[in-house]
Amino acid sequence: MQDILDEIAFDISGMTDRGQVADYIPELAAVDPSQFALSVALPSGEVFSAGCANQLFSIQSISKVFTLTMALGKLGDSLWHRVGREPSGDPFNSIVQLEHEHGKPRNPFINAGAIAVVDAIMMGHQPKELLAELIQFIRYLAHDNSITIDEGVALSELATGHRNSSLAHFMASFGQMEHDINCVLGAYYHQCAIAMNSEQLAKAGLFLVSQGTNAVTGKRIVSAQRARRINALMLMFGHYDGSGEFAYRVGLPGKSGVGGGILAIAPNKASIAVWSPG
Ligand SMILES: NC(=O)CC[C@H](N)C(=O)O
Repeated sequence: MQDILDEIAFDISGMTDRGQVADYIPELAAVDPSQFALSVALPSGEVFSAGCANQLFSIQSISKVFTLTMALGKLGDSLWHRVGREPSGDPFNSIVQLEHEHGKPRNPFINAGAIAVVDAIMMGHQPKELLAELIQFIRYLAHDNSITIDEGVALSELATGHRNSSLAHFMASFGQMEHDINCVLGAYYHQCAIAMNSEQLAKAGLFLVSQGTNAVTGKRIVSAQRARRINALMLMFGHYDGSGEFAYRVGLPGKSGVGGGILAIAPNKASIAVWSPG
């Protein structure tokens, strides 16, 4: 395994086109695109890594897997009154379908859907309380108490998040928002600004590898059926309008983030986290 990962890291190091960093969030625009990290966590507890696997990065939309898991735990199937579970085929921050679909987002991974999920799990609490619960949950999943939020990234997005504000206000115009919009958006930006390294992220995904149980800690996180369903959603729309292409080329449930990370699950085999900012 280590040889394979080293070979991949070597191949990547020779590539000249490293893509482009997300430039609409100023803090992310400043990240060096030449960095690369890859970690593979196995149910046996072994973790193999290559590249800068200790470097923290902004997990951004990968966090939506964790909030979705929390939301299903709190609300069960009634979550689906708030968001759909169909691919959107549109970019992550698109607003167009909302108009025709009465302010109900297609799925929990597009921005509108993720904002609706935050609104649904806030349940009258303060953003801080919700975020504390989310961080605790992710620390529990990754078995690592050092995971925190990068406040600078959250504030950077808060200052420039006109598109997400539009999505939230548009949903509110259909009566689809229960809480104060600024509170929901504040929580959403902080959720996206969670900083993790590839090793922590790969470990946090382990519960989706072994039928809902983290095989390393022995803790059941969700039922086998729910783990299978979360994987199904990741496969169908974890990469928004690029989901078909990702499924075709990679063939694994995955969730991307504009920080350049991807979490991919090989059921019964491994949880894989990769980071390449561009
Ligand atoms: N795809 C993403 O990672 C988008 C998340 C980002 N925080 C946004 O709301 O625009």
